[in-house]
Amino acid sequence: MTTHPPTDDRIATAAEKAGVLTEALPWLERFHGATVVIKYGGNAMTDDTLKRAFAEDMVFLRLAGLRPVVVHGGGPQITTMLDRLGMEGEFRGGLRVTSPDVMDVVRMVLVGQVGRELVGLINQHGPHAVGMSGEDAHLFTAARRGAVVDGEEVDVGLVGDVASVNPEAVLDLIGAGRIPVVSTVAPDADGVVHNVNADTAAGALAVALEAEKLVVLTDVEGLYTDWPDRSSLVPRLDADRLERLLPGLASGMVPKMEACLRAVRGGVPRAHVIDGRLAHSVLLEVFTSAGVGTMVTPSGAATEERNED
Ligand SMILES: Nc1ncnc2c1ncn2[C@@H]1O[C@H](COP(=O)(O)OP(=O)(O)O)[C@@H](O)[C@H]1O
Ligand SMILES: CC(=O)N[C@@H](CCC(=O)OP(=O)(O)O)C(=O)O
Repeated sequence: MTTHPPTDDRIATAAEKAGVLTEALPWLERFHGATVVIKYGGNAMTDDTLKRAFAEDMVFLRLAGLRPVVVHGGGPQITTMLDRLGMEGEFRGGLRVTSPDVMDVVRMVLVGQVGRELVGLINQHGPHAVGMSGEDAHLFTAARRGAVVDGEEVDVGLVGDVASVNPEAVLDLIGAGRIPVVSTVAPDADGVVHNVNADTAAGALAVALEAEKLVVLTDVEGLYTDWPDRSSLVPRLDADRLERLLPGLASGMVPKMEACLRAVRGGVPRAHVIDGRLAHSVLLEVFTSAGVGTMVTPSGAATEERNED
């Protein structure tokens, strides 16, 4: 015989569920039609359950009326492949030293492996995702850059910053209701393909698309002012404060926080660094009033509520 929980419990459970759904309503209204650039990386990219949850979140955003654009990383996957091939992998100032041979592996892994897998996971829910790289339709033009080590600029080979973005192909895809999944290799002005840090590319793309939000997933809760002191997590800071903190940050956080700064300085109203270890952290960020992680706002942005104007 089936037993039902006492009526009071059922009412309480139903009220809780309804509360979660109605809490999302103002954010559904506010972000309807908004472009959101999500940098996918960290643990969310290596754990199978988290990978599936991320793909679900992208489909959820799309079906809720937003326009998600995914920019993915893949540093650990590149390192694994270099090891398998018996090749040296070295980072200087947070950037991979990229010889022409390493560049071949970077391109093969980002475009051919990581990008493909993510497109496949999203497309288990329908024909949503289309993969592309900075090489497609002039999406990114790279400009060779060095890394800064102990205050000195050093050469790291075929590593690029994003010199310009031509967002037309991405706009075509989102206009057609697709979810672009972008791998961050890009030609320079002479057509030589460069390795671009994925955080950097996501920040530049968010500006070019005039996105409503940039969301960067990582493997910590957010930005700590005094890393690794867990009590120094910052829920919210403005661009001026971030600019002052940047020189003191350790290498992993630097490209992420630079990307957030570039985004809000370039007109994106909100940039977030969130914990990719938490399943569905993107949905929590977009659709709850509390949000998660660290939110960067333009300088002088006012109120204290986490997800509010
Ligand atoms: N101030 C800081 N706040 C948060 N994390 C920091 C900070 N400084 C350094 N880190 C490190 O940066 C790492 C995130 O960078 P990275 O490993 O490159 O991330 P991902 O793989 O997500 O791209 C964190 O796991 C943490 O170890
Ligand atoms: C120049 C440079 O360092 N490029 C990165 C590109 C991938 C990336 O950014 O991946 P994550 O976001 O997972 O770190 C690399 O070769 O690892």
